[in-house]
Amino acid sequence: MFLTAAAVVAAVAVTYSIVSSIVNYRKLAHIPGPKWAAWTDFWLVRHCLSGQLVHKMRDVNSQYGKLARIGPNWVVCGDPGEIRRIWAARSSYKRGYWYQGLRLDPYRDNLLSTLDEKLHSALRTKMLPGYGGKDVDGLHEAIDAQVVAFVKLLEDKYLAGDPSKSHVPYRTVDFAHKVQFFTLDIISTIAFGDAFGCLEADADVSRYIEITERVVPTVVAMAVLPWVINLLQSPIVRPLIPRVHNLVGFGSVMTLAKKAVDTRYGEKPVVKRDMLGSFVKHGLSRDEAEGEALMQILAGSDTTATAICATLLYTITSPQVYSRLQREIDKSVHAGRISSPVSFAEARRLPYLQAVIREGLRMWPPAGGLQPKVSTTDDVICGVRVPAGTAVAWSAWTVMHDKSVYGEDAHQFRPERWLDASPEKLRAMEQTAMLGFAGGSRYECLGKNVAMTELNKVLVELLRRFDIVLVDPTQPWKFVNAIVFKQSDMNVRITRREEAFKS
Ligand code: HEM
Repeated sequence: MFLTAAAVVAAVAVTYSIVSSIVNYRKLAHIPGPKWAAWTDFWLVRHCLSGQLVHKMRDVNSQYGKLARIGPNWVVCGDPGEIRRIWAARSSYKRGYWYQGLRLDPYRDNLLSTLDEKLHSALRTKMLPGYGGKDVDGLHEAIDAQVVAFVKLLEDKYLAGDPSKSHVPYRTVDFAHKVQFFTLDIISTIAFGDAFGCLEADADVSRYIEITERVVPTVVAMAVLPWVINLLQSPIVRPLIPRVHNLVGFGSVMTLAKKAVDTRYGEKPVVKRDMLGSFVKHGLSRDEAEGEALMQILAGSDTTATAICATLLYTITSPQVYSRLQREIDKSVHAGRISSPVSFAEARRLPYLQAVIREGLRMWPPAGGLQPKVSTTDDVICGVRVPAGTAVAWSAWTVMHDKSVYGEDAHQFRPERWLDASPEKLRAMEQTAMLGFAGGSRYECLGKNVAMTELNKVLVELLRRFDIVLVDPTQPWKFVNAIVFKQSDMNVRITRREEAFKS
């Protein structure tokens, strides 16, 4: 009797699963894409786990067109105009369920994981004065201090001597690793009021890099499966598992966040004009402030490290660009037009540097996740009908290398394109490149100015002092992509520049 009932339940479950797969398949059957992706989310999960998702999306778009199917209920779009329309302030689209996977704490949303538009907008309003700098003193000085610490680390431990002199020790350094220290120390200063101290210790002191490298690809792959997120965040399972920060080992970083936040609340709160102080002033609760401080670390460290490494890599492997940029910096140093460290305002007056930075962000967009949006109504994307409720991801690579925006040589690192373009063309190029920061959308990156300040300062300070060459140009770096990138093994040889001593 029991066996018969079990068999009936199993048969119903199997039939339900087959019928719903067919129904789901038919909904988007008119959109081309990889065969298996139409039937199962595991195609997407597999490519998330591979660490190469962003390039897989590029390949899918080039094989099947700018709108392709990548899951039973997923499409990926690589058209810049359509992505701008979908992400725009008053579109019918909202964040897809995938963003719930970015909850760092199963009990609570943060700015990145909030789906409710009203809640998101209210939280964003409270955080804007802090990010906008209105309530914050000493942000640039804090960045300068880490630029100086980064230069000092390279000078103290990693300078290689003249290779023609045999007594000089042969030294190389994994530049990607040290840049991660640099961006982590900056973002921890901004978020917690105190640097982790990675540069000083020349070590991943909070184990943040090690832990996120291990865990983030799995967390990101799970975000593709709404039922896994539902299960982990359901009231039944939630109490059975440790909070995510314990589960994945964010413990030490969370402890720092808690310690920093605790001082700002309670009976004798410390009042400071910094980012955390601004959040408190504008009404973030203690829990919210803790969550947002941790989220800042995730949102602002790997993204900026990728931007620095990629821009530098493209520069040092393009001889004309490298020497033109160094000439621009040297001339400004000799003319006394830039301080040390360079101020953001001074750096922004160097046109070629600005072109190099824009081109680096375009060639290798640092935030290359699926970032899906879902419409409440049916839509037409790239001329193709897309039913309401479909998750529309973007392909960062396809968008940033679009030939109709950047020309036939869109795949080439050529900063000059930003100096030669007509005003109209430049506007189109900028609008597209700024999608890398979700520019022009309700979700625009709040840390864009911080990231741009870091990029400007560090590139000038490194290139005015050092010559940097890859140890093995055939293997410039390794990387994995899971929304953000993690680079490693960017082995370089750094020597002191003669120019720096003359100036
Ligand atoms: C080159 C570096 C960076 C890039 C390319 C970048 C890119 C992005 C993108 C694309 C988003 C939108 C995510 C989405 O909703 O799908 C975003 C959001 C965000 N970013 Fe950045 N980011 C960078 C650096 C930073 C830094 C340094 C910080 C902190 C100081 C930061 C803080 C944030 C925050 C708080 C959000 C959430 C905004 C919201 O949901 O309203 N980012 N970023």
